[in-house]
Amino acid sequence: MAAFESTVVIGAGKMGGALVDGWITQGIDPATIHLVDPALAGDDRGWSAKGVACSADFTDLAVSQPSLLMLAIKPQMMDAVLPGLAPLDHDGLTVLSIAAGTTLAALQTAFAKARCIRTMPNTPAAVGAGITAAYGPDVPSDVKVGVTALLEAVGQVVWVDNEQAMDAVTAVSGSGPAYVFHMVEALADAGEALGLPADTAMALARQTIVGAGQLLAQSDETAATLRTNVTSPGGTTAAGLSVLRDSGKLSDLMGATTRAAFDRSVALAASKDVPKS
Ligand SMILES: NC(=O)C1=CN([C@@H]2O[C@H](COP(=O)(O)OP(=O)(O)OC[C@H]3O[C@@H](n4cnc5c(N)ncnc54)[C@H](O)[C@@H]3O)[C@@H](O)[C@H]2O)C=CC1
Ligand SMILES: O=C(O)[C@@H]1CCC=N1
Repeated sequence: MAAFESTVVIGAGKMGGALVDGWITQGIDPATIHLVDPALAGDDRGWSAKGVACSADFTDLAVSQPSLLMLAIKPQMMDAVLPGLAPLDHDGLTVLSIAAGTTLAALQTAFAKARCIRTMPNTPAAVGAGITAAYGPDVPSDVKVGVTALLEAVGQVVWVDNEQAMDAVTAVSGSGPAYVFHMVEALADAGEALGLPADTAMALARQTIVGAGQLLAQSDETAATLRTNVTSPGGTTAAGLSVLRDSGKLSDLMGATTRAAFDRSVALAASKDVPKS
């Protein structure tokens, strides 16, 4: 598949690492990827064995003019880290940030010569089932094609045409996997409360979400039709949905949940506060 000649990734944590793993799985040559993360100093987390060059500091890199720079550090670290990366800025560079709440203007200020793109992936990228939204209004179409191909290696890609949409995307699909995982926890707890052993309740809840997700992925039907297919008139599902859906409680909760995440994304862009963990 199409790839950038050399890629430097700043931050080899959960999301940056998942993307790089996905790229390698999809056939991108690991020798073109250089990971920079101070946490790799003592333990390279198996990256060298995969053929990826690792270093604790970008000044140790064998490549001085990468074609792609992916920023995968916490948003709260950007101000401290970006100025130090200035030597990597050059005309042929594409900068791809995956950080929540880091604006395109902030990226473009730090990398004046490069083409900058703000993206929001999600962790299902680790199994090739992610979705990434991207925003980069001034990026030439050939760069857009290359970045799309790279991101499609780990799932679907949508480009958005206004930056506020990135805060909404973050609230829906960036954070969304956590809402679904919490639903597994809540469904398992509910099964336990109804008398099931904990491990049985968790197995049922987990496979129900996995199975429903796979059905959704493989079916041409809408989510509404798939829901209706489960719901026998006067049956158990109708009784359950009368609480979950007909009361509007889940819609209200999902609205409040995504609003809180959206507001946090906006606040991260505006504030320089410290991480909570
Ligand atoms: N975890 C998720 O589901 C998603 C995360 N993101 C974004 O991805 C970014 C990273 O998040 P996670 O991977 O979850 O965090 P993480 O904490 O797992 O990874 C961050 C990595 O950055 C490293 N790091 C710290 N200082 C550094 C420096 N000066 N140079 C290079 N690396 C440095 C840390 O050692 C750590 O390995 C964040 O900006 C987040 O908003 C975006 C979409 C989804
Ligand atoms: O929680 C966060 O801030 C990041 C962005 C979306 C998912 N994880």
